[in-house]
Amino acid sequence: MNTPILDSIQLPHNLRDLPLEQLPQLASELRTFLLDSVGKTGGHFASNLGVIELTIALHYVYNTPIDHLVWDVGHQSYPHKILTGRKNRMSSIRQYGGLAGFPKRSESQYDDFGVGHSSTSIGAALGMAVADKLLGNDARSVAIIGDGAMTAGQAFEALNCAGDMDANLLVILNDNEMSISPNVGALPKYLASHVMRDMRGMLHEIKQHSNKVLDKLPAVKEIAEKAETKFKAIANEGSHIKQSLSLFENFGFDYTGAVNGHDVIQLVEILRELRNRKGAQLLHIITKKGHGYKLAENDPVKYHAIGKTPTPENISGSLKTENKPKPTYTQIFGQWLCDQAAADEKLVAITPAMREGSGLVEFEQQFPTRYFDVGIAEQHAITFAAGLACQGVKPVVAIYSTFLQRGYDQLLHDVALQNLPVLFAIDRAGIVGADGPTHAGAYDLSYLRCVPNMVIATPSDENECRLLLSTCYQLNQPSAVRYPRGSGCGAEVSGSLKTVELGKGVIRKQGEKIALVAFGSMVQPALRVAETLNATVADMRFVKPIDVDLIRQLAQPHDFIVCLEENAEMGGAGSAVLETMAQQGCLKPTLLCGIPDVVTEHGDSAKILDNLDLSAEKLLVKIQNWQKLN
Ligand SMILES: Cc1ncc(C[n+]2csc(CCOP(=O)(O)OP(=O)(O)O)c2C)c(N)n1
Ligand SMILES: CC(=O)[C@@H](O)[C@H](O)COP(=O)(O)O
Ligand SMILES: [Mg+2]
Repeated sequence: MNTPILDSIQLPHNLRDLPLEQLPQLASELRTFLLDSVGKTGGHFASNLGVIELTIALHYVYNTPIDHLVWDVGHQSYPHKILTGRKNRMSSIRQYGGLAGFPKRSESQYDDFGVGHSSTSIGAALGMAVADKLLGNDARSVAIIGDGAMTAGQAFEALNCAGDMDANLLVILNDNEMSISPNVGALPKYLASHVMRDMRGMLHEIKQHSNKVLDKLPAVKEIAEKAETKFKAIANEGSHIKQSLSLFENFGFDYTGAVNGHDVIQLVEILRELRNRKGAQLLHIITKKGHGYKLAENDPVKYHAIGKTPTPENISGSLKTENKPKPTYTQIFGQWLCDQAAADEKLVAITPAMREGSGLVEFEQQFPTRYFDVGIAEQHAITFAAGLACQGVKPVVAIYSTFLQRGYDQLLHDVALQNLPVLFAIDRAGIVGADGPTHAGAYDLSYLRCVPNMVIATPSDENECRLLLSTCYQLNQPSAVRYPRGSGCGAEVSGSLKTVELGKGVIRKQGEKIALVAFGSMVQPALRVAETLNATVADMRFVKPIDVDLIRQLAQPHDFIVCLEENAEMGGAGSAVLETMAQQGCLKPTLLCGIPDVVTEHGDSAKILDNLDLSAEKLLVKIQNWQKLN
């Protein structure tokens, strides 16, 4: 690959030594490198192509790592990683032991803030700006946030705070009109107003060209500023922006834009100016997701993230032999949702900006009026569901386990305390693989168990998933069905909407001495372990209400109890089993096998589970060693 300028950059100070006119060539080389590298490893793709010019301009103008760059979500941080000493390790990105897919403080001093969830950048950069001021540090703080991430309440909480504080902060709004799917809501419409874009762009250019002259002529400058105000008022006329040309100015920010985010030279000039300005600044740039790679430009949804290029080495055994891939839990859910919606016209589905990932594409096509993408707004998604449920509509909130953390108070205060029948379809529960700890669904059983009125179901295979979704949907109270990323054991799935008895588990294998009390994804490994140990295996189906009779029935004839779950051991399903045995007076020596109190790693899920002693092989050894001690 011919990338001589890129190859000359070890760290950002090398970049800052380049003449300005070489930056477009650098952008082109960086794009070539990125296409090749992510093409091989897989990973987040289109967003990275869209910020190449911006990343170069930022490191060119800002004195990184003294100055702070805070990337929102962080899925667009690959060009930043390449320019900050990690180019040679890009081949390891998102793999076990390799570079993380998101900025990570322990990975590099250039990664100012660990991230993965959206809409934290403005708050974090503001915190840094205020801290630097308190400590007397000469440093600048920049938050880089996408238009999708900007739809979240947390971003607005930070804007609200920053606009009324005397902090030097630059927020760069990277507007590509896309979240993972097309961005939704009133904000994108506002940002997309051509009147606003054109007028603001013109104003910026006029101001740029005349500022030096005007500074020397205060009276003329005053007239020019009055003209600008008038100009804004005219821009308002005929546009659907009735109150103000710039929302952000009303929040106390100086607004610059909208400018072309792919013109690296112009970006440098603007950033140089903004770096020296005091107070809260907002730069609105327009970019194209997937810029420079036609396939991604034309289908940014598909190219938001891409898989690894298959090679003989990385095609797993199962992939080689199987003709038809197993359906994922997401697909099982998506199919159930359509079937249940056909049977009940009161069903509506809500997603906080995860239509594709949560399996709602088909549902949106079949039931467009009953489909709600509320933007990256998990808190709102849940309160909105509560409101719908108050009126007798039956909401299903399709949400990743990790993102449900954002809506915890809403789940408790708005849904559970009022005992409203909202069904949470919790995807990506447990270890998620390449995205790593920020996206691990490791905590939902612990944080849901203590919520009153809540029913929690943990399907052990694809058919169970459908059965438990139907069961929970029929309830007149809040409920959650949590299932893992990817596919299960490939169980045959019935097309019916049959239900099972609430709060009752089933014995899958009868053995002796040891009872394996398994939840969800751990039932299959438990069955494998049980072959060698001649143990009993219970598929508990529900964490809440837990099957007290079954636990008593298991505890009495067995000498040892082993609880298995893909959730934090602390406060999780195993804790529920222990509590029940203690309360029922049938406590037996018990081993909890779940996710220990550590930050999990990124990489292949099977490898991570093995490291956590949750593979069948490691479980067997762990149980046998523990038995020897008891
Ligand atoms: C709290 C939270 N909810 C959902 C997501 C999933 N997610 C990751 S990127 C993304 C879209 C972000 O859009 P934008 O900020 O505009 O960046 P772009 O992808 O357009 O570059 C979403 C919804 C997340 N990371 N965090
Ligand atoms: C950055 C982000 O949060 C999403 O793009 C996430 O990586 C999607 O994860 P899945 O691949 O599990 O849908
Ligand atoms: Mg976007």
